[in-house]
Amino acid sequence: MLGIQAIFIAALMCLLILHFLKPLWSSTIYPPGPLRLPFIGSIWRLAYKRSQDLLIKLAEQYGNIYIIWMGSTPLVVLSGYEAVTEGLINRSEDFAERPMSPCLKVLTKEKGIICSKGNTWQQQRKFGLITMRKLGLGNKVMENQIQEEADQLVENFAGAKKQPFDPYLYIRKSISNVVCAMAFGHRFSVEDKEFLMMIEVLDNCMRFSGTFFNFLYEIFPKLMDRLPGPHKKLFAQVEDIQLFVKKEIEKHKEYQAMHDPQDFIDFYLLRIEKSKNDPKSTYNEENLVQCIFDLFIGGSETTTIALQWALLLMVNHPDIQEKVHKEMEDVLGSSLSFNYEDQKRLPYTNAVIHEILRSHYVLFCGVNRQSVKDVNMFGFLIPKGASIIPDLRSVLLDPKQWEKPREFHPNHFLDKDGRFVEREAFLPFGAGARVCLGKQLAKIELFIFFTTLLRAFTFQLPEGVKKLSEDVILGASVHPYPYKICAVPCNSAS
Ligand code: HEM
Repeated sequence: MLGIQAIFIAALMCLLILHFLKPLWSSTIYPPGPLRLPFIGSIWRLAYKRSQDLLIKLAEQYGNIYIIWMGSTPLVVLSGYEAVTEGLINRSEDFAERPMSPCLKVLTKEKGIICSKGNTWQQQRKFGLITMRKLGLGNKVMENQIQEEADQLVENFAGAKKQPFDPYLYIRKSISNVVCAMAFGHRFSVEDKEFLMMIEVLDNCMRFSGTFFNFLYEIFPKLMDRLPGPHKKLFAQVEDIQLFVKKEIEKHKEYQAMHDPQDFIDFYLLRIEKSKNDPKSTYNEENLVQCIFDLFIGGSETTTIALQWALLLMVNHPDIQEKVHKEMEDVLGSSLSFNYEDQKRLPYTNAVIHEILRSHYVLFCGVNRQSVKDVNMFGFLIPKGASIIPDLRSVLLDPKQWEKPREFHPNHFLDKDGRFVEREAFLPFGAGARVCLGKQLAKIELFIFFTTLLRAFTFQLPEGVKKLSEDVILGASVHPYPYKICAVPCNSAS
């Protein structure tokens, strides 16, 4: 009897050992990565010692392409300039999709631009690009709208009367209003309740990503659908934003016949009308609502955080701020009017803006892609359906590409004669088929806001403060901790 029991236990042990070893054997064809355990895979490694440098540290251990198993789902990380450009540019089509998690499915229903795929993505993206151009991107129309918001921001900062204040919310509202003008054709009062609700919900969306409840939802979506919690609150809030956008669409429908298309909604409604007999058309109101949501989620927090870092860095590096002031004084003189073209005449200022985006990247790593087929890369198999993380931050800090990767060093973008130089490894907006749709808009916004603010003020530390902390709050986006600065009007602009 004892013999049968012993054989049974031994067989069970063998099965368990085999189950444990199987992933290790099959791992040899895949890129290397942290130890893959039964059931949970190697996801434990992402929870352990989480820091902004986590992905870069893992690359130091496993190489520029490594794999993390979320249970049985592979997550392939591309690290550094070489691997990221190989993935995003040379294999642009192979990694052109986005992975769809249960949470994203609820939030986006695979509509719009950021999370859609196939024909829907192609049509919505193409429409988005063309419409942004029609709305004046790259000419004075949109620049004037941005300038209006930047001037409003100067007024708000001046209201602090040189006393310490936190610039975050002012910047957030101004940048959101740029997107409102593009999407709805009008800006909102900064006190408008629905406008403030929209900003709060967008912030919550970014903060929810990577939280414990987000993690639980991705693993047990059906169970979590039955339980209360922050996920339920977020889903309800996102529906409120959708209702808010739908209300704007209804208003546009009422007035559409009375004027030429003036904003994103007008152009989209016309597109729906024109393609109503096309069976392949994906132009409909559901996609319109999600496209607008995507413009806000993609274009408001990112640019806001970049400007938040910009002011913090100017205060922490007064010598660099002084050089920016001097260049503006020399080139623009006392004239208050300038435009995006003037960046060519302001190489130092332009280099500083680029260096802000490089050294203090606004995202944790970038936006995930998905492999559309089995791909062999650097001798490893990346299976169809694998999530791909192109770690853009690792490119922006790649020691093979940048002389002083961990320092704030505007000379990265200047040649020895002080002329501005483009750098191939400057990829904060991604690359390839799904490169950021708002790249050009973001560049114009950053230049006009930064130049307008620095024409108007010298930014200083509050009395008694020696330096602002450059520690970060980690999420899908990477904020500095809230801080206060003083905005002292410059003589030339006051
Ligand atoms: C500093 C500002 C910004 C940064 C750093 C940034 C960064 C990015 C990145 C890394 C991606 C993913 C690209 C890829 O997969 O290769 C992306 C996608 C996207 N961004 Fe931006 N972005 C910024 C501003 C904007 C603005 C102003 C808008 C529009 C108002 C915008 C709209 C989008 C959209 C719609 C996508 C999805 C594109 C697609 O999937 O086809 N972004 N952005």
